[in-house]
Amino acid sequence: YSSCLSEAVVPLISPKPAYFNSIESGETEFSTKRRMKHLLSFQRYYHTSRLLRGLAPHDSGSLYLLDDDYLGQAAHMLSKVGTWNFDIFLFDRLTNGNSLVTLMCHLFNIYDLIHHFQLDIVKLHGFFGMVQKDYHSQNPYHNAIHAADVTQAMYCYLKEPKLADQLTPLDVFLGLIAAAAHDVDHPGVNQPFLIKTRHHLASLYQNTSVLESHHWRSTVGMLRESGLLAHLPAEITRVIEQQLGSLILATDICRQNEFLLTFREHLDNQDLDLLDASHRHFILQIALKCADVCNPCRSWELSRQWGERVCEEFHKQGELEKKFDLEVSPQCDHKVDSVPAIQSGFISCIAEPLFEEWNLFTHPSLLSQTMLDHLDKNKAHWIRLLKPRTLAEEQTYACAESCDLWFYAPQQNRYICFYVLYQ
Ligand SMILES: Nc1ncnc2c1ncn2[C@@H]1O[C@@H]2COP(=O)(O)O[C@H]2[C@H]1O
Repeated sequence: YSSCLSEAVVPLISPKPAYFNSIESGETEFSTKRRMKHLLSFQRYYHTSRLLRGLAPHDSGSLYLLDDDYLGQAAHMLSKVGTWNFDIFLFDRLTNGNSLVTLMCHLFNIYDLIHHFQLDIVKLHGFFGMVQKDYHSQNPYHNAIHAADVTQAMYCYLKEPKLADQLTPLDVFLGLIAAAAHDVDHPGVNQPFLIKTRHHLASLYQNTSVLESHHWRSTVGMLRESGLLAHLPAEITRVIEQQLGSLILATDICRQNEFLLTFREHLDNQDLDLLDASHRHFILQIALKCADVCNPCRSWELSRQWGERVCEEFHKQGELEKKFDLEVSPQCDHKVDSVPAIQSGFISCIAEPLFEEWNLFTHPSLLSQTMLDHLDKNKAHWIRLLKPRTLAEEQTYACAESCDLWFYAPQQNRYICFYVLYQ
């Protein structure tokens, strides 16, 4: 990873997203400038190195082959963007890999944010395009489709009757941008990996919320580079940047307990007042956290794909760790940590406690009920797929079914609280 730090200015040649066809003239000058910057991005390093090795960028070639049928179907899907069974994988195929840009443009239109904030549409497209492109398409899980999935879920949560009427245009603007950019330039490995390999980002952010800080600072860099907010007073821009930080940093899974406890306390005391901006901000943080880990609450077919993808990414990290003689991280050994075991553990220990509280907050909510129903069915499905190999594993799986907080870590041969896996 240290090679990602190359300071050399190498112009990057990239295909134009199909979505940009209509604003082609505005894009050329803008993207040339863009190509010369952002060299600290993992993603740009990847494109550069492919280019230097004579390989065509991943998504070139097919961009202009889409026929109107596909775009028509994508447009039809957008008319149902607020439904929980929205198939983001299909939408991504129909938009030829431009799901995030297409979705963001649509949602900004729905909320009339372009008009409200007097946004320049070329700069807006430019910003969304940069964000989408800085996701790593080679990551099985942390890629632009995940960002689009989280954004679509965030939209569903913003529409919840408990919340919708209280939100200001600024809340919606922040919620959507934070969702779209919350994992930008994710390298496909976790924080412990960056710490043990002494990655420069780990020392830059002092081993704390390393990835989330990078996602936030990258977002701020792209916002500034796009000039999207240049017409707004400096104080407003400063507030927007800070609040985006506070939202994106809340997605650090190590802080799950902290947020859950505060959320529970508010619900017990019934003291959330959504007329209070700080309380709305807290709920936006919780909504983003829910959106970030909502994949086990989707229907089985969608949920299964996310579960397999996230485990594939964990296992790829494990392979890398083995290759470089590093200790294999929890959940990353494909020989030990099976997909059903990881999934049932994640649902019991992270998803269920969070969505139970969210259900209390949004009550009465058809969406929350639907999500809890899916969660229940998906957990049962994963548990049926478990194939215990040892007595200890058998006990684990029995435990996973009956207990919400504990998880068996085979490598350490002990039960640990699931949250600890992320510390
Ligand atoms: N289906 C899942 N199974 C296991 N872990 C998950 C799943 N979905 C999300 N996660 C974890 O939750 C974390 C949320 O923050 P990250 O995106 O950094 O990394 C994510 C994964 O580590």
